Amino acid sequence: MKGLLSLQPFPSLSTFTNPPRRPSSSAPLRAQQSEITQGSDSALEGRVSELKIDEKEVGMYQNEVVASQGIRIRRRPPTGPPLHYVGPFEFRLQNEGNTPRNILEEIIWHKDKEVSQMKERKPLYTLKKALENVPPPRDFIAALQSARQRTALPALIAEVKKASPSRGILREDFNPVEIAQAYEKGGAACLSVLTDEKYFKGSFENLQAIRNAGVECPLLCKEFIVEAWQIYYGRSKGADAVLLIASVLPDLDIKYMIKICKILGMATVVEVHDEREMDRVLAIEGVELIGINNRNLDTFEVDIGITKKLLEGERGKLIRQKGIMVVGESGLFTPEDIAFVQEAGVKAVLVGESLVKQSDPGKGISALFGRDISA
Ligand SMILES: O=C(O)c1ccccc1NCC(=O)[C@H](O)[C@H](O)COP(=O)(O)O
Repeated sequence: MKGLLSLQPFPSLSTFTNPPRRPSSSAPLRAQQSEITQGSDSALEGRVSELKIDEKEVGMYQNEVVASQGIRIRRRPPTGPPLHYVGPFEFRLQNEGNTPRNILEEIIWHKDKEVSQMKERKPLYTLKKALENVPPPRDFIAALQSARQRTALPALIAEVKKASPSRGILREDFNPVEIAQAYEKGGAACLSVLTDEKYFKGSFENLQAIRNAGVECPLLCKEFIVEAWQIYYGRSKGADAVLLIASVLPDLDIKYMIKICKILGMATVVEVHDEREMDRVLAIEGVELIGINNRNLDTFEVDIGITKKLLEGERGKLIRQKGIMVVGESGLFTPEDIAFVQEAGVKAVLVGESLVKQSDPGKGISALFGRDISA
């Protein structure tokens, strides 16, 4: 058989019953945590050092939780090819498993390397020092609530998005500051700024430039977060909120990162795409904003019916009981789309393509909502 590397006696019955395990990311998480708790004596440092991960939970995470959470995205390529079983034999196929299974996995593997390099150039302690001179974060959730009250429509998080893996370049004459200013003038409550360079042609410089240009809307750092270091980095560039993707991050990482954000005064949008992710996130304490992404990142198919499906029945009830604000994300183009997701229960929408492609993205907002929402 092609790629056959080794042939060994079948090890034990437990191999049948235990799902294959990806390399655990709890070690990096613990390393991150000790990195975050080490060091200087600032007030922020003191509050961060109060964070403790329950050892019991960490042990459970390593052995059971990742597999049981059904997380589809592997944080990095498996170190070796996976095991296969045929009858009593175990064998390995060369390279299988070391190719990303979808675009999100490819992005995450790239991000993992990128962040390691960035951390070397800007270690956490220098970021923490820099934070002492950064103006305090703006209240992302309050801005959404007040826009909703003002318009009786879902609050708008307008995305500054030059390109995407599914659509390629969305706008050639891309001036992030002008687009952000047009969005603010057009009635956006908050802005989302893509910072990934390789796949979205965004940057942290864009985020910082928008913040420094006097735009008042709170800013969501639209990054693929795999490490807490990125949250500090985003804050140092003026971010007021970050996105945490449930198909990438295990529960323990989400909990931990929410705590970091609370300490830094930032909001988190925890993104889900299916029922399993929604149920995981609903069980996590401290979640205030859930984003439902209508885009399937395996196939790029967009279906706004996903939002409705995830908000039906008991889930919708629990979300209302917990006072969680839901953000409908992706594939929203018309006033009918907005009405559909509003009817389903969303209180905010995150929109990129349909606005950024308009010659005047601010006027695009009125077209999207069917009326002027700026006043
Ligand atoms: O937009 C993509 O092609 C994409 C691919 C892989 C991962 C994430 C992706 N999009 C991120 C987003 O969440 C959207 O930019 C955001 O929801 C706005 O969507 P849209 O209004 O459809 O531009």
